[in-house]
Amino acid sequence: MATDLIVPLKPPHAGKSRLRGALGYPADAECHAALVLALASDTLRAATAAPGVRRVLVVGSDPEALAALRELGAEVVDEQGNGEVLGGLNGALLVGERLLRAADPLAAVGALQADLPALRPGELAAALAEAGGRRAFTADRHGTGTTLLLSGAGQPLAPRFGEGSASAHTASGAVPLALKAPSLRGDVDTPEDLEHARLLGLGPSTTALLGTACVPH
Ligand SMILES: Nc1nc2c(ncn2[C@@H]2O[C@H](COP(=O)(O)OP(=O)(O)OP(=O)(O)O)[C@@H](O)[C@H]2O)c(=O)[nH]1
Ligand SMILES: C=C(OP(=O)(O)O)C(=O)O
Repeated sequence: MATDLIVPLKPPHAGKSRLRGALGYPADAECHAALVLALASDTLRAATAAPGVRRVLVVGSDPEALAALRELGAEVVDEQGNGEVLGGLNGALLVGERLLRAADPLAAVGALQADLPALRPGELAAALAEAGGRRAFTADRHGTGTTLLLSGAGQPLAPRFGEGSASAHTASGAVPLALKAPSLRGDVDTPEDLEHARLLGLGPSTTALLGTACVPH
């Protein structure tokens, strides 16, 4: 069964605060927002190309970022635009889940972080295949966070993202997937994470951005 993915995106100027100035890239607000948007663009390019993925829905509140990501073929929704503001990352995921389940109550719904710039479509597809319709997740490379959470078909996603989410997802009965999938586990929170993703092979948006000068304002 194909999976519908929600990709949550905090406004790029506010998100990924620990990345400011990473790899020598300017810490200026606009330069930083461009870097965060590039990470999301590479994530979405891979997610929309992955076999087994049916819909990719970005949930966020920054109109410019949502417009840019729509250009890449993702669906987008304003997390504050439907009169239901649940707040925070898990709240945004619930907004997305409701929309996807309204369209197909039996959908297998997943949440994919927007900071996976080295993501390979084949590794995402392999994770969906290993999950096989179970509620399951991939922990990040450190083993503490979560990069992908999948629901069982027609079952609630019940996201518990946040500090220590890998333990929280295990405690809530989600199956930790065993596949290696380094690109799927390589989320980028810190400069060290970005260097790790660079060694795995960054997608075209992040590669291009880091190769050009951003002039701080
Ligand atoms: N829509 C939405 N997405 C969020 C929100 N908070 C975090 N996210 C997204 O959730 C994913 C994981 O978030 P974190 O890694 O905690 O990101 P962050 O808050 O941008 O990073 P830090 O500033 O380093 O804590 C990323 O894709 C974020 O863009 C939120 O309030 N709303
Ligand atoms: C919110 C999370 O992301 P991060 O660890 O990247 O902050 C999480 O892993 O649950």
